[in-house]
Amino acid sequence: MAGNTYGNVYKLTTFGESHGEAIGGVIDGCPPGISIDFDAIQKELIRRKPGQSAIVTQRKENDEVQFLSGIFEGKTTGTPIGFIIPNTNQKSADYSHIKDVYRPSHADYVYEQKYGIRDYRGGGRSSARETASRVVAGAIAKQILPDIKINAFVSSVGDIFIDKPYQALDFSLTESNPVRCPDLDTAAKMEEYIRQIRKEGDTVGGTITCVIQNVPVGLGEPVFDKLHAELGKAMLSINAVKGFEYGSGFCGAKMKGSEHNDAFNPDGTTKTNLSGGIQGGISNGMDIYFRVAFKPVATLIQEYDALDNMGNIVKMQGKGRHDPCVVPRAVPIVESMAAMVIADFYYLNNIFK
Ligand SMILES: Cc1cc2nc3c(=O)[nH]c(=O)nc-3n(C[C@H](O)[C@H](O)[C@H](O)COP(=O)(O)O)c2cc1C
Ligand SMILES: C=C(O[C@@H]1CC(C(=O)O)=C[C@@H](OP(=O)(O)O)[C@H]1O)C(=O)O
Repeated sequence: MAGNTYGNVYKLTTFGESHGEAIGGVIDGCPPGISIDFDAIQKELIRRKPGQSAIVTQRKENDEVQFLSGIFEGKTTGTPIGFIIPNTNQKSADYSHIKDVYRPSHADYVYEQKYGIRDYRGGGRSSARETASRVVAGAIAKQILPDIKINAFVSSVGDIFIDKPYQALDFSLTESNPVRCPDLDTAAKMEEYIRQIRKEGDTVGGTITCVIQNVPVGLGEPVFDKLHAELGKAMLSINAVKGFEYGSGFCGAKMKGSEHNDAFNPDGTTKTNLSGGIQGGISNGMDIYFRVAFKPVATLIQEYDALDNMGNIVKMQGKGRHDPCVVPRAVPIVESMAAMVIADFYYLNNIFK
């Protein structure tokens, strides 16, 4: 199985399955001499961990990261940073009914077809549990780029959405509610809706908006490694992501150039920012903002039709501990992937400028 490493200079390799001993990773390319704030890393893991509120999966994991290498007396040494996060609360019996059956829209069928073998417990390697390792690497990337501000938040759940530009929001409110929506009236509606959906044994999708501020002009390597192309790849590598748009996104396709162009100020900043902070694949110094669309979780706590390994369509009763909506827990994952992309380009820029 290839494809377990992300990045060019600041690189993360992850390993592990949801119901194995542990998940973890190796970060290569982290510069030496960075003082590591371990509490800040743990805080990010707590934002992502399962069991954190009534509107997420009830699997209870502490997600305490153990560093094995690459950090000495609190500082990075420039050598690979190895870490593990033990799995402690697996309930593999919840998955025995899908040993020979594939859930629709999860990864069971394609893993079995591609590899001819699959750790079906908890979805194995396809589980979003893997994203905890990304959060460790993202939290360290945030620490090596202290001036760059990355704020993600839940912007919609089902049909409920924030009807305000991000500039009108107070990001300090994102963590004040279990949905991670900084618009508090909308957050309350979203939370109520997720609770209702969960009671029905159903699931719902949503979007996350991310804003990256204080990015210098010049990050991005045209033509194939444009900044927005790499952000898109990073976001689309997150479980359950179905869409990515930055700046004006799909709305821009409905506009005229006279409406869409970002007029310059004499200092090179722009009066509007429909470009989303990137032009020609290179950051232009304005805010970078993008939206990520997450599908509704595949595993329903209802009866559903599934496919067995003999080619029969069979009735299954969904069970176990699942997220009714992934976006509240995906906020730190989006921020982490954004931080890794920016850190990677930051170092590439120093090499190739
Ligand atoms: C934070 C997060 C939590 C998730 N929780 C669940 C879950 O509890 N149950 C589930 O079936 N899928 C869950 N997913 C989605 C699956 O991991 C994903 O649908 C699966 O790997 C198949 O990949 P795909 O949807 O990208 O095609 C979650 C995704 C994220 C980002
Ligand atoms: C364990 C996590 O989330 C899991 C993601 C997930 C999936 O199919 O992606 C399915 C569930 O796994 P389990 O049945 O083992 O509880 C979630 O709880 C985590 O994010 O740490």
